[in-house]
Amino acid sequence: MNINEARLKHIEQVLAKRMKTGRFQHTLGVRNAALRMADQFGADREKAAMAALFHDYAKGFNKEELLQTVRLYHLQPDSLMVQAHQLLHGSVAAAIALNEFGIDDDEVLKAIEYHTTGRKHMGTIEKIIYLADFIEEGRDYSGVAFLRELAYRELDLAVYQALTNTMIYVLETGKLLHPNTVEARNHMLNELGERKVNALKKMWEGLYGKDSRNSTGGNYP
Ligand SMILES: Nc1ncnc2c1ncn2[C@@H]1O[C@H](COP(=O)(O)OP(=O)(O)O)[C@@H](O)[C@H]1O
Repeated sequence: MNINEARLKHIEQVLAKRMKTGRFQHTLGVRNAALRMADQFGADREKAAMAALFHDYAKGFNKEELLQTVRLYHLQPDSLMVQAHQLLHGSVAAAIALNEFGIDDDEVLKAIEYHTTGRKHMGTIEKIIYLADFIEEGRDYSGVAFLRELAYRELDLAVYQALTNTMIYVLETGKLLHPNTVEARNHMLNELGERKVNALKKMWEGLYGKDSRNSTGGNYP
């Protein structure tokens, strides 16, 4: 499918009517951040915008609605996702984008599907959406300014830091941690090398201390 401006505008208008106001505002924030990163890192603007628009489409679904869509589109979530059912909202949104809106671009669908957990070997659009969700202008938590600045300069380092923050947050809240995030973080660490990552860690701790990494900033309704 060719993603163009008109198609994006149409989808934006449809989603604006279907999503709660606060969540749609967040969606537009993610779209804006994703576009800026796409420009910065030479990624496809239309793909970034389309993935951003759909990423939280199913965030407001309850467990039954999520599982219904899983059954309808024959998705095969792992058992942890079924147990921690909020983790299904990315896969469900991707299935709806494909089956109900005809979005068949694999990079876009993967970015929607994996925006909460991340995964090993993320592509550029996936990284951009994962990060844009963290640093869009509506987010407000300790450390967001640094992560925001990093995101527009050093995509991989920022993704690594966001994955690490998520792991700390999930562990500290006593929830189940999805292994995709662990694999993604370890993969990024190997790609970047410990020297770069340690320099980042020192910089981060110098600015925010050791205890300030524990928020994903879920501050919209
Ligand atoms: N890797 C993970 N493993 C388990 N749970 C997670 C993971 N990442 C996020 N979560 C949980 O899923 C919820 C939804 O994640 P996400 O969509 O990123 O939240 P938001 O965008 O609202 O901050 C988070 O509040 C968190 O409790």
